Amino acid sequence: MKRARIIYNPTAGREVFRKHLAEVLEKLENAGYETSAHATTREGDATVAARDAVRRGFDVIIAAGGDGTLNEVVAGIGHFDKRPKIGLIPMGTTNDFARALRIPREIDDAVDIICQGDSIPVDVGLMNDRYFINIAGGGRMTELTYEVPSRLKTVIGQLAYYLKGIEMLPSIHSSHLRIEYDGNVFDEEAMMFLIGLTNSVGGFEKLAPDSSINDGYFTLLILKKCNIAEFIRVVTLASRGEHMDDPLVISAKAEKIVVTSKNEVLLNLDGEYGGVLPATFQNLYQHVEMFVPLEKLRPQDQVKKIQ
Ligand SMILES: Nc1ncnc2c1ncn2[C@@H]1O[C@H](COP(=O)(O)OP(=O)(O)OP(=O)(O)O)[C@@H](O)[C@H]1O
Repeated sequence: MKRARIIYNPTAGREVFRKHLAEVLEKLENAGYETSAHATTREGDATVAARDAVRRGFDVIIAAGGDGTLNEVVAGIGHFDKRPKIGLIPMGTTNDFARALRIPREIDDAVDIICQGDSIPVDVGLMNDRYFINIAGGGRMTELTYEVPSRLKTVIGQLAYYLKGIEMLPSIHSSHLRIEYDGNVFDEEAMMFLIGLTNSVGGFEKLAPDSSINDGYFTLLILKKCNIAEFIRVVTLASRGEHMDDPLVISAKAEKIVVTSKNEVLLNLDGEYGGVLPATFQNLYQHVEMFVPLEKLRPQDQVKKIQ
C-alpha cells in the first residue's frame, strides 16, 4: 500500500479543512493510500513537515492550503534526489498555481484528481537558494502583493490586490534594473520585472499566455519606465492577456536570469516578501511531479505522463 501525508494549513482561506479531514482520509484510503495528516502550526512548518515526510518515505505529499503552503512543501522536498509526488487541495484565497494546473477548488473534486492518479512533471524556480512555484518579481509594483494585509486578502480575495493597487498608484516609480537572460542584457530604468513559471498570477490568468509549466523555461516580462497613464494602460491590457506586443513590455523565455540594480529593489516570491536584489533565478526542469486533471490542461502543459 502507498503512503500519503497530508500537510494542511488550518489558517488558509475561508473554508476549514479540518472539517473535511475524515472524508478526505476515507477517500484516499479507498484509493489505496494509507494516509496521515499534519496541521501546520506556523510559517515555515510545512517545509519542515515535508522534509520529514521525505525522510519517512512517504510516496505522496498532499498540500492542502494556498500557494504559500505549496511553496513551503516544494521547498521541503526540493533538495532531495527522490521526491514524493505532490497532490494539491486548493484552500487559499488566490490559488494561482491550482488555477494554472486546472485543479478544482472543491475539496472533493481535488481529492478525486489525486485518487485518479494522473500526474505530470512541473518546473520549479530557484531564486538564490529559495524555491518558487509560480512567480518571482521585483520593482515597486510587485511590493503590492505582500503589502496587502492577509486578513483583508482572506475576506475579499483578489479584489484586495486591485484596491491596494489603486491606493498605491501615486507611489509607483521606476528603478534601475540590469537583467541578464540567456545571453541577452536589459540595462535601463524599469517599473518592474516578473519571472513566471505558470500563466496565472494574482488573478491575471493570461499574464504569460504562452508559458508552459514544464518546458524548462521561465517567461520573463519587463515593464519599461513609463508614466501612470501608460502604466494603467498596460495593466488593463495585461488583465486581458493583450500586453505582450505593447512597446513598453519586453517578453522573453529564459532558463537562467540574473538581476542586479544600483537601487534597493525588493523582491516578491510567490506573493511573499523575497528579500532584495541581486538575485539569480534558475529554472529547475520538471523538478516535481504533481497530480493533475490531465485532460483539462492546455496542450502545451500536457507532457506525457510519467508512470
Ligand atoms: N498555523 C498557522 N498559523 C499562521 N500562519 C500559518 C500557519 N500555518 C501556515 N501558516 C502560514 O500561512 C501562509 C499562507 O498560507 P496559504 O498560502 O496556505 O494560504 P492563503 O494565504 O490563504 O492562500 P494564498 O497564498 O493562495 O493567497 C503560509 O505561507 C504559511 O507560512
